[in-house]
Amino acid sequence: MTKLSVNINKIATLRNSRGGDIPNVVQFAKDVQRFGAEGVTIHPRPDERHIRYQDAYDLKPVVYTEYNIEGNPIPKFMDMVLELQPTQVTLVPDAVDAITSNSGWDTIKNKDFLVDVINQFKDKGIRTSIFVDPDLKQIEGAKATGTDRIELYTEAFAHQYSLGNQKAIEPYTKCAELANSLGLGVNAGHDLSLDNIQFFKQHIPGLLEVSIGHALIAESLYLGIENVVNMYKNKLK
Ligand SMILES: CC(=O)[C@@H](O)[C@H](O)COP(=O)(O)O
Ligand SMILES: NCC(=O)COP(=O)(O)O
Repeated sequence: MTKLSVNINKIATLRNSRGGDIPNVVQFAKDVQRFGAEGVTIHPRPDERHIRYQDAYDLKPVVYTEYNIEGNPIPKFMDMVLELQPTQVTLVPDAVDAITSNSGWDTIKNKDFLVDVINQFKDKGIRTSIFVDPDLKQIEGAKATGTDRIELYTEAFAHQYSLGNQKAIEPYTKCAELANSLGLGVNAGHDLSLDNIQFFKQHIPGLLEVSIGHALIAESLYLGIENVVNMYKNKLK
């Protein structure tokens, strides 16, 4: 079975656009779990333009499913994760000014750094995952860091699939097969959506978890808008 972890960054982005506390990210996390999500993902960035470090603390007592915190392991991020001890930390090599995640780790070049960081998290009992491009050498490199899992960076697949190129799944399938054979757990994320998730799942052996935010929140707006417009119309009769 593949677990669905809902990334709630976009809820914080919407909240921050107005100040105040609407929508409330803690309530949203409670609700997605009540509706069946098997995890909650956040990805605090250094500028805290969406989810804030304080949100990570506020969410800790309410996330009773898997709590996954993603980010670049800069000292401030490491201190927070080591203190909060979520279920999983996903390491992502974000540039400070990146609009969103745009590459996986070079697990070979960064091996010593990753080994050190991963050991610190594992000492606290936190499961580790490394965000990687679908490249067999990077999967082997990930294995050498001691990480528990990898997260396949799915933007390229999602883009190509939307253009009708189903062959774009092939490197992902091969990487998942290699990861399985090496004893690495396989997660995936970035631009997964209602359009592509079933095809992706069917072609990825041993897919343990997907984290989905941007499309899931956009789809929730589209699928909810008719209902809400009619609720307003009823109140205006
Ligand atoms: C690692 C990954 O793909 C997601 O965490 C994604 O980057 C979400 O972050 P944003 O909400 O900042 O786009
Ligand atoms: N790890 C991927 C994630 O959390 C969500 O990415 P996206 O669905 O917002 O692209």
